[in-house]
Amino acid sequence: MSRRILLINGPNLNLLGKREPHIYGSTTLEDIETQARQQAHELGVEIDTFQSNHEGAIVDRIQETAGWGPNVRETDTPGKRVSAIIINAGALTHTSVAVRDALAAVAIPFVELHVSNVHARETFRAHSYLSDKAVAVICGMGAYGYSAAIEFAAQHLKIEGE
Ligand SMILES: O=C1C[C@@](O)(C(=O)O)C[C@@H](O)[C@@H]1O
Repeated sequence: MSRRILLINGPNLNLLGKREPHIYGSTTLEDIETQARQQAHELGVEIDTFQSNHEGAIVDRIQETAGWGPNVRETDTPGKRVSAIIINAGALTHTSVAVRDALAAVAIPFVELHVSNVHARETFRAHSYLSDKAVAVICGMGAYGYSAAIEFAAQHLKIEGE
């Protein structure tokens, strides 16, 4: 089974490049995902990307990684199963027990990612429902954080004997 990473971006991250560029930079999500696919290929891992502005859709997508949830087809083969998740949950980071519970349910190692340094912003952004369950937390690196997360996930997968 090939090693597969799922990159999830949450609400408003579809606006990267346009949204508050002084905070989030000018790189678009399309560019980030394109770079992620190129980097994954070079690292010899598979990558799926998903972005939604909707909490339930993100929960459904996380459940799918374990072959569960409303969108899983019986024909899905184990070869498509995910070995690591990278998630920038956006504002859901600070609010969503549902996303936390979905990640705990599938028990797949995950990296929490933020483009901005959430600890240098409004106090509410310093709280995460995900961080204590994450293998690693990356924040403040801008779009490069995605590259760092993919490199780490790929190396972690190797450590796991993937
Ligand atoms: O939407 C986002 C983006 C973010 O996750 C980041 O990538 O810096 C930080 C969150 O606080 C914010 O709600």
